[in-house]
Amino acid sequence: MGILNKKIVVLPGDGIGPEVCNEAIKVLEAVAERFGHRFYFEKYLMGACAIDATGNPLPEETVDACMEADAILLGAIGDPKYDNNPAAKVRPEQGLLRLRKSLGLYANIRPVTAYDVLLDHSPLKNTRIAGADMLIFRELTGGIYFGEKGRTADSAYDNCTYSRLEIVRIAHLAFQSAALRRQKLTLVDKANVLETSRLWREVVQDMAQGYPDVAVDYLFVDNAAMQLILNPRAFDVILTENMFGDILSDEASVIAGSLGLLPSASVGNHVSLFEPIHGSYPQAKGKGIANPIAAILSAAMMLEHFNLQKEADLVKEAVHNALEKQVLTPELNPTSPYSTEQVGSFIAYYVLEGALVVPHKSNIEVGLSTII
Ligand SMILES: NC(=O)C1=CN([C@@H]2O[C@H](COP(=O)(O)OP(=O)(O)OC[C@H]3O[C@@H](n4cnc5c(N)ncnc54)[C@H](O)[C@@H]3O)[C@@H](O)[C@H]2O)C=CC1
Ligand SMILES: CC(C)CC(=O)C(=O)O
Ligand SMILES: [Mg+2]
Repeated sequence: MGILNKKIVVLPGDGIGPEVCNEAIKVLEAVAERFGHRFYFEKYLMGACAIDATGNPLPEETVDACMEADAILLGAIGDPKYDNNPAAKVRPEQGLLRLRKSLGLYANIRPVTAYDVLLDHSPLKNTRIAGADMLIFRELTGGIYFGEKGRTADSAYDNCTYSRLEIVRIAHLAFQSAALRRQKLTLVDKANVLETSRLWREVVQDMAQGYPDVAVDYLFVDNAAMQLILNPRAFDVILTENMFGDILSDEASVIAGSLGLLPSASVGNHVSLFEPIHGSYPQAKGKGIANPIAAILSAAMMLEHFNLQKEADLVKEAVHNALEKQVLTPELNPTSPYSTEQVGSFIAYYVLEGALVVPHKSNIEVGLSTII
C-alpha cells in the first residue's frame, strides 16, 4: 500500500470524548509521520456541545462533513444535564442515533479480547477469562432505539421493529467474519418471547445453509449474559440486535479488563465511523483518568479499513507494549501514575520510534514535539 491522503472528520463530543480523541489523533499522526501518509483532521460538533452551541445535537454541517469524509472518528456524547432531565425535548443521544441512521451505519463491530499481559498481573490469571477472543456484530440502525415512541402522563411505549433486509445485511457480514475466524456464530435473541427475535432466528437459520462451514448456535439473551461471564472462550462471533448488542458488549468489556479498552467500527454502505464503545464518562471529564486505548484501538480499526494493515498492527503492538509495561490509567491499576495523555503519548512514541525498553519519563514527557 502506497502513501495515502485521507480526510478524517472528528466528532469529539462531550465529557471524556475530546480527551480520548486527542490521544487517538496523536497516534494517527505518529502513524502518518512514520509511514509518510497524510491524514487531515476536521473537527465538528455533535451531542451536548452541539446543543449548547446551536440548539441541535446533530447540525446539518456535521452531517455534510461526515458524508464527504474518508472516515469518522467519534469520542462520545452525553451530559448529565440531559440524563437527569427526563422532560428534556432535545437530547445528545438523538444526535448520535440520527448520525448512525443518516449514514446508514447498520453494523457495529466490537472486538473483545482478554489481554494476557493484563492477566499476568492479575488474580484472574489462569481463570476462564484467559484466551477469550470474540467479535460482536451489533445491529445499529433498527430495533427499539429507532421505533416509534410515545408518552402520556401515566404510560409510555417504545416499539421494536425489524425487517428481513435489516437482518440479512448484517448477518452476511457476521457469517463472513466467522468463516475467517473460528467458524462459529452465535445468534443472541429472545425468540421465546419476542416476535422480532423469531424473525431474526428464521432469517439466520435460512442463511446458515449458505455458510456450511460455520457452526451456528442460538442463545436467549438472558442465558447469553450469563455464558459470557461463565465461559467466554466459547464465543467466536456473536450476532445480535441493537439493544442486546449494546448491553452485552458493555458486559463483555469486563473480560478485556475495562470499558476503556473496547473499540468499535460502524459500517454501512458509505463512510465508516470508528468509536470507543464507552460513553462520555462525565465524572472523569478533565481529570486525566480516562483510558484512551478504546479510542486508539478504534483508530487502528480505521487504519485496517484503509487497508493499512501494517500500520494497524503497529498501533496494536504499541497498545500491547503499554499494557505489558504497565503504562495504565487508574481503572486498570489504581496505583498507576499515568494520565490519559501520558498513556497516549507512550503509545504514540512506540508507533513513531519502535520498541521501548522501559516506561521512562523521557519517553512520555519529551521527545514528542513532532506529534503533540
Ligand atoms: N457512544 C456514546 O457516545 C455513548 C454515550 N453514552 C452517554 O454517556 C453518558 C454516561 O453514560 P454511562 O452510562 O455513565 O456510561 P459510560 O460508558 O460513560 O461510563 C460507564 C463507566 O465505565 C467506565 N468507563 C467508561 N469509559 C471509560 C474510559 N475511557 N476509561 C476508564 N473507564 C471508563 C467508568 O467506570 C464509568 O463510570 C450518558 O450521557 C450516556 O447517554 C453512553 C454510552 C455510549
Ligand atoms: C446512544 C446509545 C445507544 C449509545 C450507546 O450506548 C452505544 O452506542 O453503545
Ligand atoms: Mg452502549
